[in-house]
Amino acid sequence: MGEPTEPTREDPTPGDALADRRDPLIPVTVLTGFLGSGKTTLLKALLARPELADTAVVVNEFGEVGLDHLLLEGSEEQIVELSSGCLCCTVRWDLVETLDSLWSRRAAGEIAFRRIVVETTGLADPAPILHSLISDPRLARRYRLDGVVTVVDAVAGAETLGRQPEAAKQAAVADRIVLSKTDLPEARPDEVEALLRRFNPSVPVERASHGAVEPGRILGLGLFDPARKHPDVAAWLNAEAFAEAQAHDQGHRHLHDVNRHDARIRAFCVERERPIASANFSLFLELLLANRGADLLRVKGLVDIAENPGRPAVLHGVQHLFHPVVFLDAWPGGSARTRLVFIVRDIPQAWIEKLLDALTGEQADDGADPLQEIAR
Ligand SMILES: Nc1nc2c(ncn2[C@@H]2O[C@H](COP(=O)(O)OP(=O)(O)OP(=O)(O)O)[C@@H](O)[C@H]2O)c(=O)[nH]1
Repeated sequence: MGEPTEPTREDPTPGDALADRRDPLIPVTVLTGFLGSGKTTLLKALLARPELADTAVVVNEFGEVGLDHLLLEGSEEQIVELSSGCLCCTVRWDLVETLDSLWSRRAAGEIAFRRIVVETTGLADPAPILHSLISDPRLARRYRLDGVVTVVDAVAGAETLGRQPEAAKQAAVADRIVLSKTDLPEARPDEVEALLRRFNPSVPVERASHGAVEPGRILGLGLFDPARKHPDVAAWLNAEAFAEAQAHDQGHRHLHDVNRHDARIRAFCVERERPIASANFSLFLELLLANRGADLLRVKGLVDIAENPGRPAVLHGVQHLFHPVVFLDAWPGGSARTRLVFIVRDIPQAWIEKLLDALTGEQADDGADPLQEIAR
């Protein structure tokens, strides 16, 4: 009897459609959204799809009874629950431990998964969770953040975004938004989507009822995967979407109640024609983070670094933390100029523009000394 032959590749599974076999890191999707927005409904619908057969789920419940766990059908093994507190604060360490232990069990052959979805509590601030995924050395070696999916309720969304800072922040940092409950007669999807566009203009929005969404539209985004050359770069830099959002915002400013949380969040695009010296750009980022790090909800874009002509640097940050910079081989669309998208809370665009000008030696139009003004 001959020796059994080693398979040269794993047998294909339905999940292959979303997986990248060259990718040694496990993608992690952070699923967030305000209380009752429909996260569990979406997750349940997703887990019923064959494409998600090889998904492990980490559910965080705030409160004593982990109800979501009971609602989610699926292999007990694949669903891990953290119920001792809110993921964004006390359980952050548990998240690191849980993901680490999932990895060990996978390496030991006890469980098999090729993707993780972390469902946060409705009150979670997703930024610290993203920080753990990006900066914890153990996690960074094994996992990569695939993207942030935020569920927004098409019925209550407009009010919630205005009243709840957590909800506005969850939507501001989203890479994909799922607008839930669009089947209900009270749903106002156009209104909620228009509101979302004001502070996250280029985010793709999927409308759903009872969690029915094509998994490929919200998972397998590869946003933070240097090997995949950031496929979403063109979408982030959709300058028209930003210009439209700003025009709309300026036109309606007088109507805004400054206490509304969604009105305090702004998105804008900063562009520069001339290459920027690496040291100057680093200093710009350092000053920005030191002064306004907490209000810098999301920064992403391409930078023309003088020392690397022809190779744009991809910049991607959430609050205080930036991903290691990756250089692309060429400028998408052939246009070599710095374009940075900012999603911020209460930071005027002019302040950021002046800071950048001051550090790159550009003159402000009004002849004022920008460093003096920033110091004021
Ligand atoms: N009609 C309708 N109801 C929905 C839809 N999505 C969610 N719901 C209902 O909304 C309620 C809240 O949904 P969940 O999925 O539990 O929301 P959640 O975001 O997980 O809630 P928390 O875990 O409490 O934050 C439930 O009663 C769902 O059945 C939808 O698309 N259409």
